[in-house]
Amino acid sequence: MTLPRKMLLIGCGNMGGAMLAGWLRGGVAPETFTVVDPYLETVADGVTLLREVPEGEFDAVQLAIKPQGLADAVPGIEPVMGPNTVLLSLLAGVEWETLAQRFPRAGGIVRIMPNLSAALGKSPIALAGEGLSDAQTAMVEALTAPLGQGEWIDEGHFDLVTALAGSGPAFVYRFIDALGAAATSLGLPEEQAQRLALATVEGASALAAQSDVSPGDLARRVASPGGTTQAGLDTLDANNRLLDLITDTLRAAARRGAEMAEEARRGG
Ligand SMILES: NC(=O)C1=CN([C@@H]2O[C@H](COP(=O)(O)OP(=O)(O)OC[C@H]3O[C@@H](n4cnc5c(N)ncnc54)[C@H](O)[C@@H]3O)[C@@H](O)[C@H]2O)C=CC1
Ligand SMILES: O=C(O)[C@@H]1CCC=N1
Repeated sequence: MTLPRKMLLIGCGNMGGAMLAGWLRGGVAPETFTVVDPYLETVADGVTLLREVPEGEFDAVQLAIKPQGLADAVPGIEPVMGPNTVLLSLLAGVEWETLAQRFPRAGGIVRIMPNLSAALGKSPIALAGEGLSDAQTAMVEALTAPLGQGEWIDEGHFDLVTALAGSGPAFVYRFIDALGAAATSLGLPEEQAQRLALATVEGASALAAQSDVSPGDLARRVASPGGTTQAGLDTLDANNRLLDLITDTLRAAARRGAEMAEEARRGG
């Protein structure tokens, strides 16, 4: 698989920055990257930082600005597109068709949905695109490899996958906070409760990732019959409380993605 020789990163904030960190950590040459970001103060040695889109040819151009900024940004970015340029878009909710209308000269267009764990090479990465050549597909897959686990999905699932895998870390961080705050409210010193909550989630997810049994089976291994864990699980599971809450959470996030798609279709 072949990495791009030259890649333009439009926007390098939280998510774009995490991806750049992941690529550099994974050994991609910093000279590959030209970053365009009006506010970013510094970049790693070897990476070029510009305030405006330069002239020139790029094998790949990645959009990592806020979806609401797309309409204003298009005129500055469109001139750099050409038949040999693949556009990668991180923009939640902005559909492939909307991108194709905005960037008709792009040689290929791929929606990409990672999360912040890309900085550590541990992100799930959803990909959706059409009409890519084999070489372009190979380039996109080579780009995702240092960031985590790439997976091509049906674009019809993109909002839901965005909720699960893109927004998902925020929901997990809320859970860690809730674990700590609950223990604090029940009497543990705050700092200690937060430390233990974080260590518990870190260890549990690392074990689940390595284990050959499902998270459900692992939960059963923790729970001794009639013991402390079962008493807690019974509370989480009563009337499907946790499952209903998480279902509502993903539904709300995915619905917002669909609204953002509509806003982008209308040119917002
Ligand atoms: N934050 C996250 O965990 C994830 C974000 N995304 C997507 O990534 C995109 C970026 O989100 P964040 O990184 O969170 O936002 P952010 O606000 O942290 O970063 C956006 C960056 O774009 C820059 N920028 C704004 N207008 C620009 C322009 N015209 N040209 C070049 N740069 C410009 C800003 O200075 C900023 O550094 C969004 O479309 C979002 O849907 C996708 C997955 C996860
Ligand atoms: O909150 C958002 O809209 C973006 C997409 C996934 C994570 N952050």
